[in-house]
Amino acid sequence: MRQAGATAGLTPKAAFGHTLMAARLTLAAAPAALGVLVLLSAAAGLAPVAVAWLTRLTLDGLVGGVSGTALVWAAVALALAGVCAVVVPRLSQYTEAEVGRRVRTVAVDRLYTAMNDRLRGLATLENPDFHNRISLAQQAGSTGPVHLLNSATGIGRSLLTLTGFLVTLLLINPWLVLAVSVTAIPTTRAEVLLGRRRVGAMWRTGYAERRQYFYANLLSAPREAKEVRLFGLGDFFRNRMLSELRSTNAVNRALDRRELGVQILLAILGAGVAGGGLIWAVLASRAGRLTVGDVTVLVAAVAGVQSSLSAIISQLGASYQALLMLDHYHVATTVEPDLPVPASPRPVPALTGGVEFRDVWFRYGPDQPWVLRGVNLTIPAGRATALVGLNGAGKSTLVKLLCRLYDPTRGQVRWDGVDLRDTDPAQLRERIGTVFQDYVEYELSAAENIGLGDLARLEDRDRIEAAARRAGVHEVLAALPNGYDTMLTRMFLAGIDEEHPEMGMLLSGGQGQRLALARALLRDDRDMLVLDEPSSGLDAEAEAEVHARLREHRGGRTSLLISHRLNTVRDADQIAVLSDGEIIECGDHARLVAEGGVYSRLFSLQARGYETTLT
Ligand SMILES: Nc1ncnc2c1ncn2[C@@H]1O[C@H](COP(=O)(O)OP(=O)(O)OP(=O)(O)O)[C@@H](O)[C@H]1O
Repeated sequence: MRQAGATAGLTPKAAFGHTLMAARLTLAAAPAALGVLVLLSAAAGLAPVAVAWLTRLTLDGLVGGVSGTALVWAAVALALAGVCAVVVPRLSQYTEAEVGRRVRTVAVDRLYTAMNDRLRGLATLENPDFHNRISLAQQAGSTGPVHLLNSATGIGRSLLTLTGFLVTLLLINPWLVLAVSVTAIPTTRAEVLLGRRRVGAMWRTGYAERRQYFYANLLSAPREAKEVRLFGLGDFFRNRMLSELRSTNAVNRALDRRELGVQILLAILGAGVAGGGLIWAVLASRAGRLTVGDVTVLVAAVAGVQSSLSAIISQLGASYQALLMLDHYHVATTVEPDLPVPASPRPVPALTGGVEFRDVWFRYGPDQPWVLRGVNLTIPAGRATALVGLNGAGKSTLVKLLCRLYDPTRGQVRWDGVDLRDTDPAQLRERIGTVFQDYVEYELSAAENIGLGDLARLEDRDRIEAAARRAGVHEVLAALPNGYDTMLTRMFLAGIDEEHPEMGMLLSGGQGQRLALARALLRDDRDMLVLDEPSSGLDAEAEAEVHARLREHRGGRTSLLISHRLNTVRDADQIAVLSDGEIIECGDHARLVAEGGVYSRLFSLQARGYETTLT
């Protein structure tokens, strides 16, 4: 993935590409509102010039004795231009906000669609740079096109004002045009540099901000609250949070100070030019070379040229900054797919032979240790395979490779002879039902928590209940205040729900685990069931019951069960022992016990534990 580089600036080609991307986004999201905005900007840009000229006309008319009717018309026109100058910016503001809302929706949708479509595995999501990128991309997608649009309309508006006043100044004193224009050069350069620094600072502070939110979350999240309170971690995490906040503040403060210094210098330069122009106008008026109206329009013109120039420059700076931010959006939406899928993937057939790990080596990154070191294992179709081993042996990693959440670093995982690298992971996962050790408890209703296992059955209450029964959690769910429709969270209750606190309930750890098991069992018609520690949190009775049901269910199906409780795997057709990333033993219970190896030792250790307890 492309690294930081946010402070390095943009090539003209990239800047053009990002502008085009933002324009396409905006056009797709709000074409009509965009048209209205352009018209309003034109009106807003011309209004100040019209006001200045009409003021001159009125003042010179008053002094020069023009007819009453002409004066009244000039005054009426002046009043109308004044109304326009006040109303149009409000209308523009509303239209800009509306365009912003629409663009934001489309941009966020595209960002997450790209993530869903391109990131089918886990590797990129585990990359900290990517998370920094995503948080900037979210900001950029939500605000970048709108900032660019605002800048573009602002620049258009200011250009109209500028042209009008420049022509006015040219007519009165061309030297003033030159003086004002020269001050624009350092201002433009300063804005570009500041824009680059601002985005660079956002990248640098991104890590600290994410850590700050992490600590803040530890201090307020109910799940973590137990440990935080019992271990007295509140002050510790608060201090860490503040330290991250202070480091972000320090970066932003340094930036603000630099910005302040530059802006003060530039403001003094501008004020000097405006002051010089005013002195010249007063002297010229006294010498009879300028009328009162001329002086008024000149003062307005100098101020107008300066303010529109500075608006254009700061809008250019803002556009540059928005383009730098959009670079993050661009990188995130075009992120390299983490799992290459061939243009025409091989179909994943119904499993008839088995899944074979052929000399599989795997590590989580080139700088990480090997987790699997030449695993050779066949999970035969229609049989129950169990995988056992000590903590950290690589069991869950092996399951992740089986589900193609990563590709092996070396070797192959073959599904009925088809290398998983040649398949579409979505198709493969359609054939598998899995429950992971670190399952998710969704803050949704109980029925949805199970139904998510197979979206096509989200509304199929009979199937959902059947899965819950098999996982031994039906009675618990049926007895909830609102049955299967009870929300398994109290976090998102609002309004009417708050008056019915029983609407949101929390399950116990073991009940939650059975719920996750039910989610996997909803896919019971799949070719393979993979259960990674499905019963670690269950009480002994529940565990025995769940395993009895699973055995019944597994009969004749392909399954892979990981468990540390060896009594739950002893009846598997095949038990594989993983140690230090290698399969060191494989066979059924009787054979492994007879061999007297690692399995046999672990099994007797556990069995002895039970015997001692009983005696
Ligand atoms: N996402 C990851 N990134 C880097 N290393 C990882 C990641 N997941 C696991 N590991 C490392 O891989 C090794 C194997 O972990 P794995 O979870 O596969 O073991 P396990 O046999 O399932 O262990 P347990 O019995 O404790 O569940 C461990 O050393 C772990 O630190």
